[in-house]
Amino acid sequence: MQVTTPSVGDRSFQFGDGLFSTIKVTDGRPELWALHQSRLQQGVERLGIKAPDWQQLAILVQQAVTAESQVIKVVISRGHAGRGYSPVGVDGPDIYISTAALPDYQLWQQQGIRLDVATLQLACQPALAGLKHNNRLEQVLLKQELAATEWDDLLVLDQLGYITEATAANVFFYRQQQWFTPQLQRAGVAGVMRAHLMAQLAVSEVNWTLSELEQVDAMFLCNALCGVVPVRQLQQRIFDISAVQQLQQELLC
Ligand SMILES: C=C(O[C@@H]1C=C(C(=O)O)C=C[C@H]1N)C(=O)O
Ligand SMILES: Cc1ncc(COP(=O)(O)O)c(C=O)c1O
Repeated sequence: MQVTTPSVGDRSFQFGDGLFSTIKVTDGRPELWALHQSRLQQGVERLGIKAPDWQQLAILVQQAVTAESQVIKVVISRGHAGRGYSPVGVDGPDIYISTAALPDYQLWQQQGIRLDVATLQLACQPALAGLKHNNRLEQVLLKQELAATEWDDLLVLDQLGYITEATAANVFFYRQQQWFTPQLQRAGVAGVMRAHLMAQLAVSEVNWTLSELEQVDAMFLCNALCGVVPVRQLQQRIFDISAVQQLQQELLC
């Protein structure tokens, strides 16, 4: 394992052959690191990538912290090699750690956001479902679609028409005083914030089409950076965000 700068032969650069995680730093500490590491571990196991030294990686992540509040991005590449898709004989893994400023989500967290439904649908690929792998062209195209609109984010379906997530966040629904979130067996990223919330709330994983939302009372998006963000509007439907605001308060306790 080496922490390096990408070479042209890097397989994450060449083919997206790797995984990443985007970590929020609060009070100088990486938040939810155990959940980030767990997802990375599942990822290297499912992709057949040689595991890094996890203790050393945790130390390197902490050493990368340069501010009380920031973003740290960890990339695990299978490694670098010559031409061709085959991973046989690849020397790796290669680790890349970078930092960035934490975006300000306060307005979204307080007032909620407005969603449309994306036109682009996620490919169904169970072998990759749930992983935060480096093949993010679908999200690039979704952000390109979003940029052409006045909406804050897009609710994204998979190609079978099941609600999966947003462009860069997971989604939760509140119906008859119960929480639900999409099952991610075909597509989507199993977020660490999703896992963190599912460890604290009773949440049912569902395969819902858009018609199921007619019965939904509230919705929110979540990821490791923005936390819980209420949805105040989905297309023409206006939602009461008080149930999500109550959850936000409960999570602070
Ligand atoms: C792509 C990265 O992180 C993901 C993207 C966003 C975003 O576009 O808002 C936020 C967190 C992650 N889901 C990255 O390069 O860090
Ligand atoms: C496509 C996608 N789905 C879901 C998530 C949520 O993941 P996490 O909670 O690990 O930030 C992210 C961002 O990280 C993402 O890019």
